[in-house]
Amino acid sequence: MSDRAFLSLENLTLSYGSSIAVDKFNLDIRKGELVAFLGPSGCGKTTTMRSIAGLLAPTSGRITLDGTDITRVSANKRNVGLVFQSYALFPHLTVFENVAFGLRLKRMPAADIEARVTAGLKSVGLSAFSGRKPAELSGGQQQRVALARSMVMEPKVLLLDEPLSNLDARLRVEMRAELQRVQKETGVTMIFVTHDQAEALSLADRIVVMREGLIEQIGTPEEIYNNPVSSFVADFVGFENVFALSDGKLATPAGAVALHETLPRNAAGFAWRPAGVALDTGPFKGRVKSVSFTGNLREYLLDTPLGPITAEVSAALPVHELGTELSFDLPLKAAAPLQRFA
Ligand SMILES: Nc1ncnc2c1ncn2[C@@H]1O[C@H](COP(=O)(O)OP(=O)(O)OP(=O)(O)O)[C@@H](O)[C@H]1O
Repeated sequence: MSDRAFLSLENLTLSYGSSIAVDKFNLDIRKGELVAFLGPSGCGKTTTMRSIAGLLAPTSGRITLDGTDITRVSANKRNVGLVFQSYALFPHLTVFENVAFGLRLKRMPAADIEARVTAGLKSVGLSAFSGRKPAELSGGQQQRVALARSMVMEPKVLLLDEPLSNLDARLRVEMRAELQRVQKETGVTMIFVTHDQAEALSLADRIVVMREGLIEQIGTPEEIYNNPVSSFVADFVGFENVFALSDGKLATPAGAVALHETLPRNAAGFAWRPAGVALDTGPFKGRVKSVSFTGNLREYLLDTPLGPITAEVSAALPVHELGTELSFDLPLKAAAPLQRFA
């Protein structure tokens, strides 16, 4: 465990029967950090969270929290909070009583409960709703009650499993900001699970990209967004044009293709975002297969000898009709070199 680690996962391996869901996971999290586990369905995000919460015993490895080995400590003694995507509020209790529930179980004096719950509801902006029942709240408000209910327990680590996935798009963006604000104000160490790259990029201090039970990359949102280590991460963070490199050339359905610029031979592949593809210029040709308007931008899917290419240009430019042949270029300066392909 490094000096700065508050929560440390060392060689954590988690299995269901004989099938390994998470394999030798190593991660150090600093106090007050907001970390996102990002990855496709089934990559082991929830399994890792469940083990940190104490709901699943590791096959091997160690979990240390605030200097204590908690690997074998039971869930209710870990001081780790867990917020699920289904908020699991008690429908018959008021907002206040939902938030007070855990504190009452701990037999905290009534005056202290009153003070904590009042502060908790204030921090999530729900002071005016304390007397309502969950059914009288919007999805976002219910989610905030669930957040307050965990926060009042003053956990050392708060785990959120897809906390925003049940909310509509607008609320999700609102709640992202809310979560970030609450986390920064309270300084609680938080891990949240998501398969939404935009959510991870906009919220997290650090992102752990997972794939089939392994860590694919750990980095800040900027690092993950700009310097994906592999084609898997590149794909996941919106590089739609991803090529393997062999002998300094792009591997394409039309065979090896050289760019007019010399490609570094030590890369395993190269990836371009749609915005990195230069349109109406360059040595390559493609036919417009589809066009989509996304507000400020227009996205073209081109059928090309290099395979499908997605390019994005300003929507202010004249639109190219379906079937039009366009030239394009893949400029090296807009490319992300990949250390691993696949
Ligand atoms: N109770 C279980 N019994 C057996 N296998 C399980 C169980 N729960 C999960 N798995 C398997 O473990 C692997 C990891 O699952 P996990 O739920 O951690 O993935 P995830 O990344 O959280 O996925 P999602 O985004 O769909 O929630 C998957 O292959 C899954 O099928």
